[in-house]
Amino acid sequence: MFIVAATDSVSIAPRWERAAEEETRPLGEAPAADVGDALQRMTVLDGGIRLFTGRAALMGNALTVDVRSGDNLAIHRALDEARPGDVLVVNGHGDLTRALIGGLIGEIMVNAGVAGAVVDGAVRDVQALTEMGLAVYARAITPAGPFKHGPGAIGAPVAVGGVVVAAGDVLVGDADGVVVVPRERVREVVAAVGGIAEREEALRRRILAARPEPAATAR
Ligand SMILES: O=C([O-])CC(=O)C(=O)O
Ligand SMILES: [Mg+2]
Repeated sequence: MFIVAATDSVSIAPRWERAAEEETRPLGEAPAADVGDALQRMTVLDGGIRLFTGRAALMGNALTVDVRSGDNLAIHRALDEARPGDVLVVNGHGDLTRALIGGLIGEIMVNAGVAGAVVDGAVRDVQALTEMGLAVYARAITPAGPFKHGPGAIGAPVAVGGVVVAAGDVLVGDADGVVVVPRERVREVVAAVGGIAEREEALRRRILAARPEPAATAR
């Protein structure tokens, strides 16, 4: 940790599995909407979780953190557990009064190879987070800073945007929002997304083929 604080009140799961990068790569190339459709349109975060940085593309394994509302001690501690390719997933209990992540946490994320964050709460320093190339999704922005007292839990299942996320699940985000792929369903979803994109493309071609020539609609 880069801050000095006692962390006895923060529990840490002993271990969890992460999906291998070779296995998840196709999910990073697919639209989040198609990934959600491959999951029967379930496990998609609600639209209150919005993108606040210039970079939208997000894909990686969840590093889950449950915090006390308005307190980010457990996030600081969680980043000691981060592996490259992780995505920080924080249940901030929908609290919009305190920013749980900002530019300094962002710099630690960059050091750890964490590509982005999904926060069911607020964030700040969004310009700096954008300049770092991080994809950060949250419910709100506020300049109000967080407290750092705990308690918290790292690596336990969390609720974010109305969806339960387990540590090691795969998150896929783009300009539309964020979808959760349960780790045990990664293979099935990877197999399904290509077909969804092809069916959409075939339908789009039929729609475009039926479009009247501009001259036919002009008066
Ligand atoms: O004060 C905090 O912990 C949140 C923040 O703004 C930062 O990480 O820069
Ligand atoms: Mg800050």
